[in-house]
Amino acid sequence: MNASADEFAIDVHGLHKHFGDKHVVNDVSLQVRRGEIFGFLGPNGSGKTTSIRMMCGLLTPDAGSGTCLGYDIVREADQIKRQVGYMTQKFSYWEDLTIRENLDFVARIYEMPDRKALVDRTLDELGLASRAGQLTGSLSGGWKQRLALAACLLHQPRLLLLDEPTAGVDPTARRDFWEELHRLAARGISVLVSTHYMDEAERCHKLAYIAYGRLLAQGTAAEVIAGQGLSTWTIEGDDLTELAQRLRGQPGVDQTVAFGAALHVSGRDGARLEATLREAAAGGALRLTPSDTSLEDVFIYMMARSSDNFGAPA
Ligand SMILES: Nc1ncnc2c1ncn2[C@@H]1O[C@H](COP(=O)(O)OP(=O)(O)OP(=O)(O)O)[C@@H](O)[C@H]1O
Repeated sequence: MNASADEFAIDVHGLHKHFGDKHVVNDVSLQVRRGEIFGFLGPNGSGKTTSIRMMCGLLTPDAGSGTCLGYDIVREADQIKRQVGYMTQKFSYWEDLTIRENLDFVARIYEMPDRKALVDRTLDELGLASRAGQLTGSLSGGWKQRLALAACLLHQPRLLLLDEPTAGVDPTARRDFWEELHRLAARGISVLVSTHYMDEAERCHKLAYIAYGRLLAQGTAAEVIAGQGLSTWTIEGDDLTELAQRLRGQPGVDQTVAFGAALHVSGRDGARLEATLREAAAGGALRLTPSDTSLEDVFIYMMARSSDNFGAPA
């Protein structure tokens, strides 16, 4: 253990990982404070799972160093594993066992002491007690996720690594799941969670965005948005698809994104962008409104500007 463990649950620097000639994690450094919910975002295949596995000692980085819960991610992987709850994308459970039996099974495999008390307490804490006798196969997606979370909390970890825990779960169950995460964080448990959902990104204390293995931004949602320096306008009116095509490549226009019945147009040079939009709207029936740049605008912008280094020689 070292001193930074008091402050940081995860503190890693310059992580690299290659698979064959693919450089799938490229110089990733990140810090997650204790009790913080840290969101990990990025397109499919951008290196989130690989980074998570290196941080918890399941995979050895080719280069880089750091600590997880104060333990060295290369030399002290066993200690880390004992204190981390890792929920993989494919959580497996026995469909023909009840919730209680599934948890008991996990506790048995890991030879946890005081099994019955542990399972009872976990059932209570996660609001699963009333369903403890229900067969897992008959549960909705939301309850299955809650069981998965319970299984990785059984051994009372200090850090949760959750890899897309709510993929395919309905909005109400996702909201409940996130309230649970905030309750855990309030108790001092740190959470690193990967997600593709914007509403979930906004519920994190901090975020990192990764594309093609490179970390492109890190901070609070407000910092990540401000970091790209975009101005954004919302345009409403007819023929927005045609307008979007016409605007592309015009001075000041870096991006057009359709949001329902409106078009978001963003650019780094706010004055030029405004001039171009005013000219395009002149004499027509378009409504132009200056808007706050959203996280989604910023993620689309970063993704479009990142280049595919996968497949390049290592
Ligand atoms: N064991 C492996 N061997 C070879 N390539 C791998 C291995 N694991 C991952 N990859 C490749 O590394 C890249 C990053 O994968 P990773 O699973 O880390 O991405 P991700 O951001 O978690 O994606 P997703 O959002 O789809 O879960 C992908 O191109 C993937 O195919």
